Amino acid sequence: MRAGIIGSGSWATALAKILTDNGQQVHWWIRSEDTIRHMQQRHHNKHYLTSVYFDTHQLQLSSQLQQVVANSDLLVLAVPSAFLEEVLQVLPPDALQHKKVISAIKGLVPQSNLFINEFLEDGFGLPMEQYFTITGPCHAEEVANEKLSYLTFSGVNTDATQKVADLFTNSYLQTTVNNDVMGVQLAAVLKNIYAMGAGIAHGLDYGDNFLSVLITNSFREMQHFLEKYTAWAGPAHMPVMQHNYNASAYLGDLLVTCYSLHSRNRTFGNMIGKGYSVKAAQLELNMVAEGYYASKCVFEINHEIGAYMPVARAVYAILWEQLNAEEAFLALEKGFV
Ligand SMILES: NC(=O)C1=CN([C@@H]2O[C@H](COP(=O)(O)OP(=O)(O)OC[C@H]3O[C@@H](n4cnc5c(N)ncnc54)[C@H](O)[C@@H]3O)[C@@H](O)[C@H]2O)C=CC1
Ligand SMILES: O=C(CO)COP(=O)(O)O
Repeated sequence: MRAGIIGSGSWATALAKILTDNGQQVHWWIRSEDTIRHMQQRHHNKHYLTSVYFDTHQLQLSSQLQQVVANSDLLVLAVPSAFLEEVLQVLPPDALQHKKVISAIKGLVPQSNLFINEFLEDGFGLPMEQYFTITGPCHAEEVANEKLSYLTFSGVNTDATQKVADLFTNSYLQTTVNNDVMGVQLAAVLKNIYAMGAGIAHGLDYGDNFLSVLITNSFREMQHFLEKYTAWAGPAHMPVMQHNYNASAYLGDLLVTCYSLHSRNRTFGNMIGKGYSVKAAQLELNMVAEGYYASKCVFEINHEIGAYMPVARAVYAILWEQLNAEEAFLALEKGFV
């Protein structure tokens, strides 16, 4: 199986480490020629996870996306959702024919609010049988340090999904598989919004006691949205209608993103809570916090769904409507149980 990775941020670099540690050759699309040159000469990504060194004999690096796609049977998408459309637009509509595509993206396509699989189906005719997701509580920084981590692979066919998961399994990476492709994607989108909220709370100087209540309420809200969304979408769109909320792709990822100091979303939220503008927080972070885009996508989708989502609504209003964070959280406090 010829593997390809699209993206060169932290997560793409961590996934390249896992695959190369497992003996795979990796075709790797990296946007910047300068980053490629650095990787070839110094054997590491100069911007992300700089402590991870690669045997460059295992890497075929290219800034030509068509070449990387043509040379891969299995493609891992690891660019932030906001750039996916722009990155893939150079590909012809048949580029993904017979390819397996694994989305490691925790976001919806912000321009259209589409799930990644819907976007790939619309643009490239990718059938669900060729689509897989990687979710679960796993920060790239801990993969870099080979700290034991757990990933969930989802796909409509269990055997095919297991084969994909096996490529990533090793001594520091345990994998589980399920068929809940749509549910885990939505959970990953939502947890980024709630982690943003956790960061805002921290920035506003709330303590650990409040944070645990905020996360508990966020978890309840996540389940409520998923239940409503699943009923609204129906079995054609959500073939798995029972979601295992206590699994690590749901609760685990919510917890790690809300609590971990590695989290981009929590860090971004913390800056907002401390009074940074969105623009200033984006510049300071220099990485992508998916929850910013996710809060808008979910707000818009929820016009149809009508779920009661005070936390997600508050995060949206703080980020997109310039609502004062302190006031928004004062209002939230009263409704928490
Ligand atoms: N970092 C992590 O630990 C994890 C991240 N993810 C997901 O992986 C996806 C990628 O996130 P990260 O690797 O964290 O991002 P990152 O913030 O580390 O890297 C940003 C990436 O965006 C690229 N980029 C910046 N401007 C661009 C443009 N105009 N066009 C195309 N690409 C551009 C950069 O080159 C870089 O590859 C996200 O959906 C994230 O939620 C999922 C699990 C863990
Ligand atoms: O999804 C992640 C951990 O599982 C990464 O979250 P952040 O993007 O907030 O760092």
